[in-house]
Amino acid sequence: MILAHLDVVPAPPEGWDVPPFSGEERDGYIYGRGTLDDKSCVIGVLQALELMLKRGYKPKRSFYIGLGHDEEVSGHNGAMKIVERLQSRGVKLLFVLDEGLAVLDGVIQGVKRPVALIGTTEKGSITLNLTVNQPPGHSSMPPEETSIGILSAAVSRLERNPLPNMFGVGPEASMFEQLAGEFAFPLNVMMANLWLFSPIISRVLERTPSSNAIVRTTTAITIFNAGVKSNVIPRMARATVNFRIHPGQTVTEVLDIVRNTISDERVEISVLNSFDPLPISPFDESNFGYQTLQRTIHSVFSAAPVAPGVCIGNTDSRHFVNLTDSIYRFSPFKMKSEDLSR
Ligand SMILES: CCCCCCCC/C=C\CCCCCCCC(=O)N[C@@H](Cc1c[nH]c2ccccc12)C(=O)O
Repeated sequence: MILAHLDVVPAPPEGWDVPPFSGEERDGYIYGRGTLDDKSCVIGVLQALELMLKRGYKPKRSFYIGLGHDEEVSGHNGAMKIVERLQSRGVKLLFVLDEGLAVLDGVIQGVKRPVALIGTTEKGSITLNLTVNQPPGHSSMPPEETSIGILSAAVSRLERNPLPNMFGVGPEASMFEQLAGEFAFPLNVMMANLWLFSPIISRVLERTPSSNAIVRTTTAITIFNAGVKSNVIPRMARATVNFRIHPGQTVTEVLDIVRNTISDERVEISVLNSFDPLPISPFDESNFGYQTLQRTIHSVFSAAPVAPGVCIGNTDSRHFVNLTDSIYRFSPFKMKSEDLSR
């Protein structure tokens, strides 16, 4: 089964070089909200179907195409309904392919050639609301601590105390081992001997946001709200924090660490949504889905080396775990490091 999604995240008008829904082509790039995430996959799938129909191609086995319409808000009415329908028909899937990692060109430090990473797992996620309620007052006679001050201190503790570096505990180590030959000396020797060098490599990886994201559960403060008037001390301050959970940890473990780090009973912690990291899909030589994908990538991207990786974002495919044990996350395009912020 091949998945993609039609919806995009909002496109507020400010900050765009071209109108966000123009699809304007400039300097070899198509500009617009959702071009990478996930219109490129939708168009890729539909164009491939058209071509196959034109050529009178007869597939050896049946396959499904699933185009969700609410992936960016967790896929409850799109992907989940597709899963329900397939389950009610007793369908089992050989493998699922969804958006995810890509052909990375110059993104992994030390690797010169473009390499294709197939996401064989996906990080978990937990989103928390942190709320502080304190007596309100007038700014002319402030108390020693306010709701805003207490919440700011808690949020700052979370930022200053990241969750532990888990490199070597999770599947990201397999990625470096498989790509060892792509690094120049001495990195090739180090990657091939992670049992010895993982403490050094893990420190290097955590220095850059994109590789830090694969070695630990990340902490992102995404919403902060308090106060309405410059001379009123507000009763309530609230922050939203999103953690992306490393495959070596669980929701429960992360929650325990967060409680200990905040360590302030005045900060009320409530869970908005959470799920554990996804199971690791097989990527051995006998796995039909992984091998088919690897062969296809080799034929399209000039034999780029292929390795399994951890998808740091979440996808609709996570809803398909009861239909197959083989879920792969790969978007068929090249990404350079400057593209990561696009
Ligand atoms: C050694 C260096 C390795 C560096 C690897 C970095 C490569 C980055 C390449 C690609 C990025 C991966 C993006 C994957 C697709 C993500 C799709 C997406 O944006 N999802 C959203 C929305 C979302 C969907 N389900 C949930 C559930 C809970 C929260 C959010 C979402 C997202 O993940 O935020």
